[in-house]
Amino acid sequence: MASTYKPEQARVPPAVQLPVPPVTKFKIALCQLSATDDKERNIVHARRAIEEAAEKGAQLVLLPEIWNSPYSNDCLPVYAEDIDAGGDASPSTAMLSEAARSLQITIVGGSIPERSGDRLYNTCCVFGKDGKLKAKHRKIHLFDIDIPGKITFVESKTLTAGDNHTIVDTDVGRIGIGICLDIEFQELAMVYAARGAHLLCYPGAFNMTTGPLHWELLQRSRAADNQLYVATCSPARDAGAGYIAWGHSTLVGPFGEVLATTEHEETIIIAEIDYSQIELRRTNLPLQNQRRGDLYQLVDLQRLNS
Ligand SMILES: NC(=O)CCC(=O)C(=O)O
Repeated sequence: MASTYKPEQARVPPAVQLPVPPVTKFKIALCQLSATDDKERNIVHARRAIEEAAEKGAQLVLLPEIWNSPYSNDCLPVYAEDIDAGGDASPSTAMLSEAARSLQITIVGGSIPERSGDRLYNTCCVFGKDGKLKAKHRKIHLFDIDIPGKITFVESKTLTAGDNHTIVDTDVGRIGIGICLDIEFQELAMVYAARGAHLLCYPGAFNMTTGPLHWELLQRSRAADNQLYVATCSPARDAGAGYIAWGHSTLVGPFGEVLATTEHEETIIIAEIDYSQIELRRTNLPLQNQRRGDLYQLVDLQRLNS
């Protein structure tokens, strides 16, 4: 016998109705950039890549996790910037703001180490085409891993975890933000989907151990589970670095299909997003209506407590 449960009985009802995005089709750029120990060079380099992406028609540009610094516990405090103070205190975000305004694009600015008081965060800033900071996401799940003989990294040695999830309305739709390890937690992606996200953006530097196994799998899972777009952007691989990034920045569509990807070298991926595909897939396979909230429930505590 069919269940008598109705989706509207869910404690946090899913956003069955997607918000109408300002654009249906547009180009996204994933700038898979190298990060050196020269911060000034990294900023100039990222600025050039953003400009090239805009010249190729991208309306949304995504940068990698920790693009202005090497990804190491020694470097994070040295390269950290006071984003809230802005101006000279944060040359990396000043560049992103200027680039977004002058090129008239939306930028999901990867992440940089942020200093706030005596704390450090791994932080992603989103700029609108007016150059204004629209959202700031501090990585919620810090990357602590110990696989003997393979990889040991303890991000929590230097960084503090953020306490908020971040969803932002932009000129290119509603975007949920996560940083790298945040992609491992399906609840976060589900909360974003329930809040009507069209696209999830994850700047992320996976590694040579988990990268081959998990990177694409997680992106496709988050996209297929939630029937929305997922975009990731990694730093390019530097085989001589202390932390070797997997690369393979990727765009996945709402049916879990890889729409564009790359290997590990520096590159700019330009790909088209078509939000009408979300409605199509949700009509083809109406998971939203098939959920069994009488058996399990998603609780968005941030929304409940706000
Ligand atoms: N920078 C990160 O959070 C890396 C996460 C990662 O590699 C993973 O396996 O998860």
